[in-house]
Amino acid sequence: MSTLLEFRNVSYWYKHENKQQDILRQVNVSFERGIFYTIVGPSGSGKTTFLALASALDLPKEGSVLYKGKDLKKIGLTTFRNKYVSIVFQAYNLLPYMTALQNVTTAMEITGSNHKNKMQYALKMLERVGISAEQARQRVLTLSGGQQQRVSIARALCCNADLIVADEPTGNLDETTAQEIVQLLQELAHHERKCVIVVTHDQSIAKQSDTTAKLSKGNLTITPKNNLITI
Ligand SMILES: Nc1ncnc2c1ncn2[C@@H]1O[C@H](COP(=O)(O)OP(=O)(O)OP(=O)(O)O)[C@@H](O)[C@H]1O
Repeated sequence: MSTLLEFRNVSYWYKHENKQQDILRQVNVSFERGIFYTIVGPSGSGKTTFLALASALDLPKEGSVLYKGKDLKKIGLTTFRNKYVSIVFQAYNLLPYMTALQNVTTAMEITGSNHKNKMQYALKMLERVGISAEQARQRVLTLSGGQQQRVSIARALCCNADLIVADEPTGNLDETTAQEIVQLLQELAHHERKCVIVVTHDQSIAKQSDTTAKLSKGNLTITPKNNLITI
């Protein structure tokens, strides 16, 4: 399997006055297409920081993050964010007064999608995640939390990136809806060969992933199913 995203000797820290708080210490890890990963770890261990580095919202203090072997700095952070990664947030981050459809087509415009009929493609992807044509024309504010998260996943799908990162995507959802969203993310990895990386506090989601990475005290421990590798 070929590596899609790689952290190479990545260190990251925050400075609080004169004190340095280490978040990642020389982390080496690779992520492949077709795999559903979860990142777990205690509150404050640096999971969100890790995702920020994986999605080029921030840069490592030392080391590099590579996409298909190329440093994100060389690709350009904005280009990477627009073309190669889709981010799903706990709070959905949709434009509340727009319809579900407009949210998706607007993102397609911003990220320079080359689909000829954006509206048709957006409707297809919304349907793919369980949003009907009728719901697609409702303002997102009138949709339930689970439906809004589906819209945000459809938005990620329409942008056509191979890498999907999600920060607590089920954090605001009830158990049944959360399970449906997890299944959707799993399908994206297994059927559409996306590389899906999800930060979660939920052990039951971690158990359903193909590989779990545990972040603790600056180190990342990877657990592929039935196998433990410490790096
Ligand atoms: N911009 C910042 N400036 C200084 N310190 C920060 C900043 N962002 C995060 N931190 C600190 O870095 C540590 C890791 O934060 P991060 O949000 O990545 O952890 P997390 O594992 O996602 O936490 P949680 O599970 O509670 O969301 C925390 O101690 C936090 O206080």
